Amino acid sequence: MSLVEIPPGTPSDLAGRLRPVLDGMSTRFLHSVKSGEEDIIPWLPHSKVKYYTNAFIVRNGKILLGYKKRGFGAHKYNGFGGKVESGETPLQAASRELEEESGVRPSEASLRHIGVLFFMTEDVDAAFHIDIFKGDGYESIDQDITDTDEMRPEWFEVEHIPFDNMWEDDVFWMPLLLEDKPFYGRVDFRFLEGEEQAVTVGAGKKETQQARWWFGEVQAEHIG
Ligand SMILES: COc1nc(N)nc2c1ncn2[C@H]1C[C@H](O)[C@@H](COP(=O)(O)OP(=O)(O)OP(=O)(O)O)O1
Repeated sequence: MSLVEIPPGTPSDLAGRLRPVLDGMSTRFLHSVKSGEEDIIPWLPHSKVKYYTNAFIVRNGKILLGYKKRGFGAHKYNGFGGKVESGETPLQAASRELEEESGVRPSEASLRHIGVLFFMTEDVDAAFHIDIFKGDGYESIDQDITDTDEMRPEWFEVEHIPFDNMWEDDVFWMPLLLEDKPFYGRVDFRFLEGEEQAVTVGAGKKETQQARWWFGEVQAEHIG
């Protein structure tokens, strides 16, 4: 893993390689980028984008994660989220999903946008655009956190986040979320060729074995 500074406005090779991710956005707001080593692998193409949210509550040195019981990402810990429905803003979707999956109703002021992740998977033409939200409170301090059909909520000390049992990208951007540093990132997942190398996980999906990725922190003056 390398940490590369991109001076504002520099059309460096690295900045050029970020363009498929940012789709029209300037790379100038990227303060720094952590990039994967597999630079010879081309970025995957996509023809459509699906919008999702993922929300995390962090308070008193602990983070609320959910153990996914079924569906996509089953048997992993993650934030709470899902598709942005028609007519919803990402913030409205994040609040709704958080409440549906954990029972927590975040206060409007608490939940704020902190990052964007863009995922591609080989042989899937739709890209996942995930707006990441962070909150530190909810409406009722005594509110019960609820185990749902889909997720089992659990608090973890921020020093003991179970990265071994989470999506493999989380370890790269979670520190930025914890430090309140807005971020962007992209990961392209590919399957290894050959049946014997494909591992079955969770809901019967093949485990991805190779990824191209980068993560960028957003400069403070570009927030908002
Ligand atoms: C592939 O890497 C991923 N990393 C992380 N950290 N999170 C991811 C990754 N891929 C998807 N996600 C997130 C995005 C969403 O928050 C959930 C998926 O949500 P869900 O399985 O609930 O999606 P749907 O069932 O389609 O949505 P509804 O809840 O609206 O039905 O995982």
